[in-house]
Amino acid sequence: MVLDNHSNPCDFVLYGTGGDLARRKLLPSLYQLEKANLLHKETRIVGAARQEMTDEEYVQMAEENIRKFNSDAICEDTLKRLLTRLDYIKIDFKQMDDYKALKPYAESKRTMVCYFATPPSIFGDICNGMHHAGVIDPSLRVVLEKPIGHDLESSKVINDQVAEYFNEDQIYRIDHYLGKETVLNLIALRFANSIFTNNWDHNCIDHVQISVAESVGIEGRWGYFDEAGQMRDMVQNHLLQILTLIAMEPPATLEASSIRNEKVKVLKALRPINSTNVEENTVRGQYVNGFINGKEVPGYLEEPDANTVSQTETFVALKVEIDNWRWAGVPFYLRTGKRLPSKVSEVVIYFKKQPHNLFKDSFPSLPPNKLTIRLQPDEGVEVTVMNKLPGLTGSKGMDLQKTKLNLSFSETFKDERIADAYEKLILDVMLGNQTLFVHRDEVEQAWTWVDGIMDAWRASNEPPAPYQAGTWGPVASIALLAKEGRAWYEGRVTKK
Ligand SMILES: NC(=O)C1=CN([C@@H]2O[C@H](COP(=O)(O)OP(=O)(O)OC[C@H]3O[C@@H](n4cnc5c(N)ncnc54)[C@H](OP(=O)(O)O)[C@@H]3O)[C@@H](O)[C@H]2O)C=CC1
Ligand SMILES: O=C1O[C@H](COP(=O)(O)O)[C@@H](O)[C@H](O)[C@H]1O
Repeated sequence: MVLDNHSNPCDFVLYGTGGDLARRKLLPSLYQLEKANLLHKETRIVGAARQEMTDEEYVQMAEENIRKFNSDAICEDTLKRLLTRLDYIKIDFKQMDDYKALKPYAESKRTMVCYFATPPSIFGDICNGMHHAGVIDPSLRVVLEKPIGHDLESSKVINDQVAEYFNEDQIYRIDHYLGKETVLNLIALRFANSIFTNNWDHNCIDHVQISVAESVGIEGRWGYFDEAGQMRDMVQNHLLQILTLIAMEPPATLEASSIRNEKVKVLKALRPINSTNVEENTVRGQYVNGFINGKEVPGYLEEPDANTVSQTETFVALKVEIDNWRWAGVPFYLRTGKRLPSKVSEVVIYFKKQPHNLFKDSFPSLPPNKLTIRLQPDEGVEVTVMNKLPGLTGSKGMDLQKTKLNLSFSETFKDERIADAYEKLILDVMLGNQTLFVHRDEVEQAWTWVDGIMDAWRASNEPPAPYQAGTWGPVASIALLAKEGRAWYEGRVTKK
């Protein structure tokens, strides 16, 4: 069955089609949308890059990457259908006259969707080029990749350049974590379950931990990463977005503006971290050589293209406070890093301890309930609860055991494929649904907060603490919680 109505016919212009993101994620996602019959039959996909290439050569390049980066078996019919939609146009994004290649698409009746899979520093050039070619109209949508800029000032410059030609309702700022099923599920979990909705504040929650760990290193992106660092690459966007979904007030509706308004209020309530408190609330690290899954890996400064003096952080741990009524006194601990033992992203909500322990004979210290949301991999939700150990004897017949209520997505939703985040987000752009995209206010508020930390780090002149690849980061990150009588949950070690 072909569900033509699921998206409008569009010309999906993929700027930077030869880049890492386009090859690894975007082209394979378009293939999955085709497979699910979610692309309109008239939709075209137009790769744009500065290399001379024929349509046929482009189709070949796209096919190779779709085969390479799809983990499931390729459906040849689907692939053939998708490849017939592809065109290639040569544009050097800095050459204004090159953009006239877009004219035939602008003259079609299809909606033009322009995905900027390029460094943000050239977003402005692309907008100028499209204007120069006269292809901009109010129906055109632009998709901007993160991070937008490297601080508040530069992000304002980029946002202004784009705003010169496009209204906010034409601009789709991607944070691909918002397209992940499990991140979206945070909204369902919180607001569709009274057991959580009614216990989601400082009265019931002791603290929150958000960990986004990666076992990969820099993967050939040293030049980009060394300019960015883990704070700009991951915290400014992905981790703060997760935090806002956990901390926001209930939105009035699921409309984009309702959710975005609530998220921005959380960002505004983040307690500033600056030179006065940076030392007690932040830890940054840089990996040295070590072992991942038993295989020796180089340190950050030994990666290809690296220099030997960089002080860029590859690990960040933070204690974050939200100064509002709901979260007063509830710390949110964030950690993220490259070359940690495995790829695993989790949110763990620690509830408060029972005020009185009825079971102290068998359990002198009752552990608190814990809600673990496994964002990836092995997606699922888990609640630790205390249970009576079955048996006739034991301390007053009441021996307890910590047990888990475990919902595994792969077991519960056996027939459902978990879509890649980019599939969901590309489809939403085609549908004109902005709910899962980031508003300019959010980006700028996040930068305001992050800039405070980056400035304080710069002023302190302290180098990042070394940590061995394959460990959970510098020792200081353990101390960040230990000094408050808490500990990081034990991160799962997966095969990735
Ligand atoms: N890769 C990833 O996993 C992720 C990337 N992103 C973001 O996506 C964007 C793209 O990243 P990524 O794909 O990794 O970067 P790459 O450097 O791999 O790709 C960027 C592409 O832009 C092209 N480009 C740059 N300047 C010009 C120009 N003047 N004219 C024509 N083409 C040009 C490059 O072409 P050429 O090859 O000719 O230089 C290249 O194909 C960035 O904003 C990044 O932050 C976000 C999340 C994840
Ligand atoms: O945006 C980015 O995200 C990836 C991690 O994304 P995931 O979906 O694989 O968890 C990260 O590796 C990259 O450095 C960063 O730019």
